[in-house]
Amino acid sequence: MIGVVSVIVVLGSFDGFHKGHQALFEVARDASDRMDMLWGVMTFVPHPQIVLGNGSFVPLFTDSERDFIASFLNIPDFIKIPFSDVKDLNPKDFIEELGSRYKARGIVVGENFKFGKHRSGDVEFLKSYLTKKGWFFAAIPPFKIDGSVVSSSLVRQLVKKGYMQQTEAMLGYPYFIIAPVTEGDHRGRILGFPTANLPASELKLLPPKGVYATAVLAHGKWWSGALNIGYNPTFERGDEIRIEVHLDQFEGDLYGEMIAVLLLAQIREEKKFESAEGLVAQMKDDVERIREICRPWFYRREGLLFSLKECWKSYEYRLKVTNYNRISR
Ligand SMILES: Cc1cc2nc3c(=O)[nH]c(=O)nc-3n(C[C@H](O)[C@H](O)[C@H](O)COP(=O)(O)O)c2cc1C
Ligand SMILES: Nc1ncnc2c1ncn2[C@@H]1O[C@H](COP(=O)(O)OP(=O)(O)OP(=O)(O)O)[C@@H](O)[C@H]1O
Repeated sequence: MIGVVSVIVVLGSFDGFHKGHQALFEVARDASDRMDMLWGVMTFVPHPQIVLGNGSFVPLFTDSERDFIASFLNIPDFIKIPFSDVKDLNPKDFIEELGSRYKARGIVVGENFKFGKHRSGDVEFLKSYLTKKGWFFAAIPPFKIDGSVVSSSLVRQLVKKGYMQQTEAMLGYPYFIIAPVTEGDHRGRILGFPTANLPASELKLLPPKGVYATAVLAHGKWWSGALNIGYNPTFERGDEIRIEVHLDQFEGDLYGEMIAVLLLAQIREEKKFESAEGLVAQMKDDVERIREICRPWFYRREGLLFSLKECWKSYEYRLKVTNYNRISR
């Protein structure tokens, strides 16, 4: 990062970037313009809860998905520091490290931010210590939607319940999966609904089993997509979770291609059908329903879709395929 120029740093764990985080970015962006400094987001890898938690933490976004949102949100510098380098530092040493190693001269956090050994550093400490040092400092009050404080934990709870519209409201964009298309059992084509299969990752939180209306970016275009997450009980395929999406009106080959799937709404649960014909009749209805959901959504969020597509084009995403499933440590 950043050479000799001073930087205003937005600090936190950042499992993805929700609207509360975006409020912090606005403050940092504005201050950096006024004070002729750079700004950037600084986070810890792996996510502190992976290190400190009880092993059950699954993040919303993979590393490369988070890089994509950082680029989409025009974050000029996204700095990832090994959590092990800083987790035992006391608050004062942590700040000194940011100053000497990263040229930080300003900090923006939320009012509830805690850091350093035993989480002993807080906003009170930052305010007095940074004022003495002459750094810029801002602590932002909790950003709320409908009375609830927006947080990554809350977004994780919403995703786990399959509440995709509420998730979109908190993030400012729909929850999404970016992954390379892999081979399925090639039965979809025979059923009349070919699907792009996506690998599951233990580093990616999935919503519950079921069928979802999605917007899919593939072959440089947006498509309405019918996504199924589940075990395909009709065909008794065992206990390996499957993630597969049928792109409405798409004809062609997607194997190996990286695609982005935005989850807009859950439309039903996955079911066991008595016959393949029963499933096919249901899938026809699913696709109709999904068209009805996608049409107005695409219209309403045309600007978002355009920006995401532009970002995708300029982003060297294909190069990141090898990083899929990996977390930086
Ligand atoms: C929109 C949609 C809905 C689906 N719903 C179910 C379902 O309710 N029950 C089920 O067993 N499989 C369901 N599936 C999964 C199909 O069984 C699966 O797509 C098919 O077996 C083809 O799999 P393949 O791509 O691995 O060949 C659904 C798939 C899609 C695209
Ligand atoms: N709703 C919010 N309003 C203002 N600041 C916030 C909000 N949520 C988080 N922040 C701030 O954004 C930075 C990064 O947040 P972080 O990802 O650590 O918290 P979080 O979203 O509350 O996540 P979690 O729920 O996993 O603790 C921190 O400085 C934090 O205080």
